Amino acid sequence: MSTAPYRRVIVKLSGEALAGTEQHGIDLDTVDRFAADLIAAQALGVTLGVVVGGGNLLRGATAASHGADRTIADVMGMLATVMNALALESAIERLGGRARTVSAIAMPQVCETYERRAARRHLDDGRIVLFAAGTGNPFFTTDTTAVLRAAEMGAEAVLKATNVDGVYSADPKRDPTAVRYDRLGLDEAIEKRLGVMDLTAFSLARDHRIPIIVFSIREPGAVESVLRGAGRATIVGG
Ligand SMILES: Nc1ncnc2c1ncn2[C@@H]1O[C@H](COP(=O)(O)OP(=O)(O)OP(=O)(O)O)[C@@H](O)[C@H]1O
Ligand SMILES: O=c1ccn([C@@H]2O[C@H](COP(=O)(O)O)[C@@H](O)[C@H]2O)c(=O)[nH]1
Repeated sequence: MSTAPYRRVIVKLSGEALAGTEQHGIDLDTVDRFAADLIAAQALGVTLGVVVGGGNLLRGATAASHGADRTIADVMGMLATVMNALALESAIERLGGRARTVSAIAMPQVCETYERRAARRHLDDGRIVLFAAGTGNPFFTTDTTAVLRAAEMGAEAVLKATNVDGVYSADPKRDPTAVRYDRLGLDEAIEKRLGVMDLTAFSLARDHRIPIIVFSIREPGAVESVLRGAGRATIVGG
């Protein structure tokens, strides 16, 4: 039985946060901390899928702005998310949890290929499913992937675990006067073009009535706290 308000959620875990105190790369101590947080969250009785971003390694749009072909750059970005997912899978299993990486780009020597029914079975069997390689298509983001997988897996919410403690009236890293919301509607987030997530992700969430909960992953135990309704977060929709 779940002691949290949700039975099944998709966590969108910031790739950028996996770098820890560094600007780039994978900080393995940080990966361990996130793995422990996910295991503790699952212990509340919640079924967890995780979509890992790739911002710590490569973003397609950034590489394209340096002259790379956008499609190839996006494939590189998706491959970056596979490395992050595998690091997390390995840490979860080492800490005693059960996890399975499924990739939207087939690489059978590395991990399972994403297939909706098989992924749902892994969730039903109590594994933390790590959805890697985004949607498998260029020009999308892992935020959109998180909402897409939430709809496919029958999840009740997307938990965006990122490096800001909620949604603001403007990007708080650029505008010190930005005001933080506790709650807002998906329509409002779309109309105001709040940049914490891309419009495709917000629109898909609105179409499928999936709330998005935005919070900072920097504090240990953040995912568990938010699931218990105790953490500082912005609820978008729902
Ligand atoms: N209105 C806003 N409210 C909150 N954050 C915003 C807003 N507009 C822009 N942002 C920015 O959105 C960022 C978080 O989203 P983003 O998807 O870029 O990062 P991430 O979760 O680390 O992703 P990745 O997995 O790609 O590394 C924050 O760093 C913040 O600066
Ligand atoms: O469906 C998708 C998801 C992601 N990408 C590419 O991967 C990088 C990393 O993802 P973030 O969401 O930025 O963390 C992204 O910048 C894209 O280049 C993709 O092509 N398709």
